[in-house]
Amino acid sequence: MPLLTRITGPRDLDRLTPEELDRLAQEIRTFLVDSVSKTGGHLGPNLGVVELTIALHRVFDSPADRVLWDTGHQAYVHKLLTGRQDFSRLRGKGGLSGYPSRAESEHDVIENSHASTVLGWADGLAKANQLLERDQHVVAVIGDGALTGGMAWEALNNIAEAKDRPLVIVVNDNERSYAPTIGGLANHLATLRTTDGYERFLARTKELLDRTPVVGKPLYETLHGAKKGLKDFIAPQGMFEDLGLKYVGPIDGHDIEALESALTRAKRFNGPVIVHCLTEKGRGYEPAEQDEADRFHGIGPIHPDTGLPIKAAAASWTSVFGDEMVKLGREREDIVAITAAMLQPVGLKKFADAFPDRIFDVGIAEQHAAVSAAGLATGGLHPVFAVYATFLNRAFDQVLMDVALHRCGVTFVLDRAGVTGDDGASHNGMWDMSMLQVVPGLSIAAPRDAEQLRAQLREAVQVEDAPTVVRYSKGVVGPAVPAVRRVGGMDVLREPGTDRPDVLLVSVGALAPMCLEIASLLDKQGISTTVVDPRWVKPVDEAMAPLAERHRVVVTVEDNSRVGGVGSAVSQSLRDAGVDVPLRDFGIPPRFLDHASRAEVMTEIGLTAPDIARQVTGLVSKLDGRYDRTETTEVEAARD
Ligand SMILES: Cc1ncc(C[n+]2csc(CCOP(=O)(O)OP(=O)(O)O)c2C)c(N)n1
Ligand SMILES: CC(=O)[C@@H](O)[C@H](O)COP(=O)(O)O
Ligand SMILES: [Mg+2]
Repeated sequence: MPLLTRITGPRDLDRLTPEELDRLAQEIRTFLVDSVSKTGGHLGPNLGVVELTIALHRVFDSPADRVLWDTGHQAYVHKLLTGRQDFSRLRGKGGLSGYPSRAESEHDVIENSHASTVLGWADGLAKANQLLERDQHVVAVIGDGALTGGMAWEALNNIAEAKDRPLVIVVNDNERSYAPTIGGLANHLATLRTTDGYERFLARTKELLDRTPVVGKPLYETLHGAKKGLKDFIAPQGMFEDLGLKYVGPIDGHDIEALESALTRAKRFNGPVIVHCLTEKGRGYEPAEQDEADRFHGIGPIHPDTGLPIKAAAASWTSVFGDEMVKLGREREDIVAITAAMLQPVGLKKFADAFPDRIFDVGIAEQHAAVSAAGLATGGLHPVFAVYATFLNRAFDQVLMDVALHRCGVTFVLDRAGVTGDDGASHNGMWDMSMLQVVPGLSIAAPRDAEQLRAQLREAVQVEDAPTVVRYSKGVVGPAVPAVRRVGGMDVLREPGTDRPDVLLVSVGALAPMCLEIASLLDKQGISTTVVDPRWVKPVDEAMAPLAERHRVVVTVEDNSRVGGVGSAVSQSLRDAGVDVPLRDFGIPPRFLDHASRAEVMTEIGLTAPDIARQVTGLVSKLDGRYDRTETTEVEAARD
C-alpha cells in the first residue's frame, strides 16, 4: 500500500523507518510529477523541498508549532503531509490553492504569494510567543531568491537583535529564483556552500559511515556535532554569524537524517538560528533538472514523460513587449532594462541576449529596482522596469518619491495586469491603475492589442521628464482592434450610427473586444453606443469631456479595482469640466478574489459583456422612465 495515502497528518510520519521515509519521498515526487503535469503549477520548487518538508514536519509539531513558507509556491508537499492530497483541481475553482490557505488548513499561516515576507511574520510570531510566554516553535522557510528581498533583511536585523528569542530560519538554498539568484548574497551563500575542504570532508565521511552502519550512525552524529567546529575551522565566518545569528550548515537538503539532526539542534537552541539547506529545484525529475531556464519553476500542463508543454506557446502580450524592446534597444543606446528576478517571465530574455550590458536583474527587490531606475534616468539613461503589476505594489513609495518627485524618465511595464486568476488573490494585477492615479506627473497607458502595445511603449520611452506606465494582461494577446478615428489622443473603436447616441463606452486596454460585444448587445436593445479607447488612461484626455457631453450616459469598463480606477478618474474629469452626464463604472470589486481561471473570476465578478450590457440597458431604460426587466430578456439569454 502506498505510504503517502497513510499520511493524514504530520504525526503519521513519526512511525516511519528511514527506509520508509526515503520511499515516501519517492512517492511524493511521483505524485507531484503525475499531478502537476496535469494541472500546471510550481513543480520545480516543490520537487526541491520533499525531504526538507518531511524533516520539518517530523521535527516540529505543526500546527502547535508554526511552519511558515516564504512566497508559498513551494508548499505542495506541506499540503500533502497535512491532510490535503486531492490535487486534481490545484489552483482551479473550488480546488486547492497553489499557496498556503487558512481556509484549507490550520497548518497554514501566510497566504500571500509576495516574496520576502516570511521573516517578518516569523519575527512577529516569535515576539508574541515570548511576550505571551507561549511554548511554540516558529520555523520560517525562505528561499535564496526571497532572501534578496529587502524586507527579509529588515526582519533579520530585528531577529538578530534578540539573542534569547527562539526562531528557526530555514534557508532553502537551491541557488535559483527562476534563473540563478544574483548578487552578493548569492555569492556569499556559495562560499558557505562550496568550501571545498568542508564539502570533501563531508562527502568522505558520509561514504565511510555508509560502509560501517553499526559504528556509522553514532559516529555520524558525533561528526555532525563536531561539524560546526570543523566548518568554522575550514569555512569562512558567515555573515549570518557576523549579524549575531547562530548558523547551522550547510546541510544536504535531500538527506532526511541530516536535516532532522540539524533541525533538532536548531529547535533546542534558545535564540534565532539559521539552518542553511542545500536543495535542488526540480530534483528527481529529469526534464526539470535539465531545464536551464528555470528548472520548471512554474509550468502549464505538460507531457509527464518528456516535460514538453501540452499547448504550444501563442503570441502573448509578454512576447510582443519583448520583441519590441529588442527593436528599441537597437534604435536607442540609452534604453536599459530592469527585472526583479523574472527575466524570462517578463519577456526580457531576448533583450538581455542582445544587450547583455544593458539588462539589470536586481533580485526580488522591486523597491530597489524603482530607485535604481531613478538613478539610471538621472544618469542619462532611459530605464524600462518590467514587472508584474501586483509586485509593483510594494514599490509605490519609490515610484512616488524617487521617480516622480524627481521627474525621472522611467518606464514601468506592468505585465499580468488585471485578473490573473489561478495564482489567487495576491497575484491579480488589480490595484495599479488605482494606486498610481495619485502620482503627480505619471502617465498610464493601457494598450488594447499588440499594435497599440508597440505604439504606446514607444510613446512611453519618449517621455524623459516623468514616469510612464504601460500595463497589459496575462497570456495570449487579443485580436487586433482597429480604430475608426482618433479624437484627441483617444481611438474611437465604434461609431454609434446616430448624432445623439445614448452611451459613451470607455473601453480600457485589453477589454476592447468585450466592450465591442457590449455595444452589439446594446444595439439589440435599441441603445446606440460609441466605444472609445483612451489609450492613455492617465491623465484623462482633454477630448473626453466634450465627447461625453454628446451622450446620455458614460460607461467605463476596466480590468482594475473599481475603487479609484479609471472610472473614478473619468468621473472626476467630467465634473471638473462641468459635464453633467451620469457615469456608471465597471471594474473589479474591492475584495480579494479566490483562485479560479481568469474567465471564471471575470464571470463571478460580473465583468462580462452580457452582465454589463444588462446593467447598462437598465440604466438607459431608467433614463427613459421605461425601466422594465422583461426588455432585457435577450441579454439575459445571451449571458446564459
Ligand atoms: C515581491 C515578489 N516578486 C516576485 C515574485 C515572483 N516569484 C515567485 S517565486 C520567485 C522566485 C523565488 O525564489 P526562491 O525564494 O529562491 O524560491 P524557490 O522557487 O527557489 O524555492 C519569484 C521571483 C513574487 N512572488 N513576489
Ligand atoms: C509564485 C510566483 O509569484 C510566480 O511563480 C508566479 O506564480 C508566476 O506567475 P505566472 O505563471 O503568471 O508567470
Ligand atoms: Mg531558490
